[in-house]
Formats: sequence, C-alpha cells, structure tokens
Amino acid sequence: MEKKKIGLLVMAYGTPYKESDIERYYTHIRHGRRPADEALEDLRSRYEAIGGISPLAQITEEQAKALEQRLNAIQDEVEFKYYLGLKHIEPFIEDAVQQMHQDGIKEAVSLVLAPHFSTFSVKSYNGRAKETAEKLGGPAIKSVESWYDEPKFIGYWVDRIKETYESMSREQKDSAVLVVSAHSLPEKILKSGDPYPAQLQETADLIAKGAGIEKYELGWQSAGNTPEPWLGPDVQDLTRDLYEKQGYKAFVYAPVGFVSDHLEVLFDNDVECKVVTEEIGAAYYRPEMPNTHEQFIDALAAIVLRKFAE
Ligand SMILES: CC1=C(CCC(=O)O)c2cc3nc(cc4[nH]c(cc5[nH]c(cc1n2)c(C)c5CCC(=O)O)c(CCC(=O)O)c4C)C(CCC(=O)O)=C3C
Ligand SMILES: [Fe+2]
Repeated sequence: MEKKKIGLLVMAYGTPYKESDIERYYTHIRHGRRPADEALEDLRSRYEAIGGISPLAQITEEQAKALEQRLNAIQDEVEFKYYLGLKHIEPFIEDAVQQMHQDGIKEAVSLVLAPHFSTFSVKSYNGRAKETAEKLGGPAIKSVESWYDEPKFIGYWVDRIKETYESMSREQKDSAVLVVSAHSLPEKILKSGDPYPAQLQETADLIAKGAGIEKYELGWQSAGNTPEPWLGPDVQDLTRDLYEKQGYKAFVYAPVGFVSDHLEVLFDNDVECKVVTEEIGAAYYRPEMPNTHEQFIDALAAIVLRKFAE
C-alpha cells in the first residue's frame, strides 16, 4: 500500500543567490522600501568579505533534504516530502504552501530553522504559512513553535563546546569565557512579554550545565541599523567589557540562535568579534555551526515527529 504523504514545510530566512539579488532581497527585508545606496553598499561589502555570497542557500537546502531522509528512515508509517519556504526570497513560504496544495498534500508539519520563538521571526513565518493554507483550503499545518531546549540540539552544542575547550592550552582553559548569542531584536518586544530572551537564557543554561562550563554570558548580535534601542549587550561590546573586568584570555562564541554558516556568523562573529579579540590579545574560538551535522538533523527529526504525533 502506498504511504500517506506528509508535507514537511522547512522555513528559513533566505539569502541572495547571486550578487544582483542583494538589492531586491534587502528591499524585501525592509518591507518593500528600497535601502539607501550607502546601506546597500555596506551589505554588499559584508557579503564580499565572506566570499561574495552566503553559503546559506545551499546549506538550507541540504538541511531540508537531510531531514526528509532521516524522517523517512526512522519511521515507515508515512512518507515525508520536504518543501522549502523562505522569508525574504523565492521560493517564498507562500510558494511552498501553494505547491503542497497543488501536490494534494492534506497534512503538513512546519518547522522554522531557528530555535527560539519571537513575535518578530518564528511567529511571522508560521503565520504566513497558515494564512496561505487557509486561503487555499489546505493543507492542515501543525507548526513547531520553538525547540530551543530539545535535548539533542543542546547535545550538539555541548559536544562542540567540550571539544573546543579540550583543544585549549591549560592557561587558556583557566581563563576562558563562553559567549552564547542570538540575533538581537528591537527592545520593544519586551513590552509584549516576548519569550525570546528567556528562551535564549534557557538554551545557554542547558548548554553550560551540559558542558560543565561555569563562566558564560549571554550576548546579542547583528542588531539592525535603526534609531530604536535593540536588545543588548552586543557581542562586540560584551567582549571588550568582559576583558576589562575579568581579563579573560579566550573567548568561545556559540551563536546558538542560528543553525548555519551565514553572514551573521561568518561576518559578525568571525570578522567583527575577532577584530576585538585580536585587539585585546585574546584567543578566538567559534565551534562549527550545526549545518547538516548528523546530531543536529537527528534533533530536528525528533522535533518534527513529536509535533506530527500531537
Ligand atoms: C531574529 C532574526 C534572525 C534569526 C531567526 C531567523 O533565522 O529567522 C535573523 C536571521 C538572518 N538574517 C539574515 C540577513 C539579514 N537580516 C537583516 C535585518 C534584520 N534581521 C532581523 C532579525 C533576524 N534575522 C531584523 C529584525 C532585521 C532588521 C530588519 C528591519 O527592520 O530593517 C538584514 C538587513 C541588513 C542588516 O541589518 O544587516 C540582512 C541582510 C540572514 C541571512 C544571512 C545570509 O545571507 O547569509 C539570517 C539567517
Ligand atoms: Fe536578519
């Protein structure tokens, strides 16, 4: 008998596919307002600094494929079929839902490739998916809201961080600090009781406990360039501040709000934070991002199956 097909809607931020996509991508992020030339040039130069374009598009696709494969390997009741839905470039979330509908998919599970819930990010991804499905009359979508405390996801970071500390000299290890971070958001999210900061704190506590790390700090990164206040401390400022107050000799960055190698990590951590650690003469460490690591794909599979069974 043929197995029932279940849509696996994998959603992610999206990135320009080529240099000439940068302008329309940035315009989409800005809700249709074209960025000023200077801002556009700034973004272009950051992509330039990480090799011209981001590896994110390819990694996202590989993650979705690996997750589909894993889900179909660990159960044989249904067949999962992945659909990629991006926030700021095609295939958009709406395109993916439309495709599931056309393919006759009646049930789907949606997952955002970002662990922490916020009204700014995950809520809008899931909202766009559900709204499109309602308009079309299907599929029925079960949405994962957050997975910041999934044991296998925590386990991924615990293992990477342990490996990192084990690679250090005794002297570094004795004066090292772990900086756990996520993308900053405008401070106004706090007024509506957004769970985002508390979820990051919990991820950090779980990872530190698992890795047996006592010295760790929460940081925010990649804040937007707007006049309103954003959540802080920013990871660069935090690095300087920690060095001045505690004299740490090694900084280990775990940007756990992200799951792939992309601009925010390859530039905001690997270039910008590194500039600061070099300035103060401290060692810079940034463990590998989850990408398609087996342990991480396993974590995602567990999360999807649990949601599907609800
Ligand atoms: C919460 C959050 C996540 C994590 C959750 C999730 O993944 O959803 C995330 C991820 C990402 N953000 C990314 C890229 C960008 N985000 C921008 C701007 C913004 N992000 C915001 C929020 C988030 N962003 C916000 C509130 C703005 C300001 C918009 C405005 O109100 O104006 C801008 C504009 C220029 C700039 O500010 O740098 C760019 C280029 C890339 C792709 C990198 C690549 O291409 O490799 C990724 C994975
Ligand atoms: Fe962003």
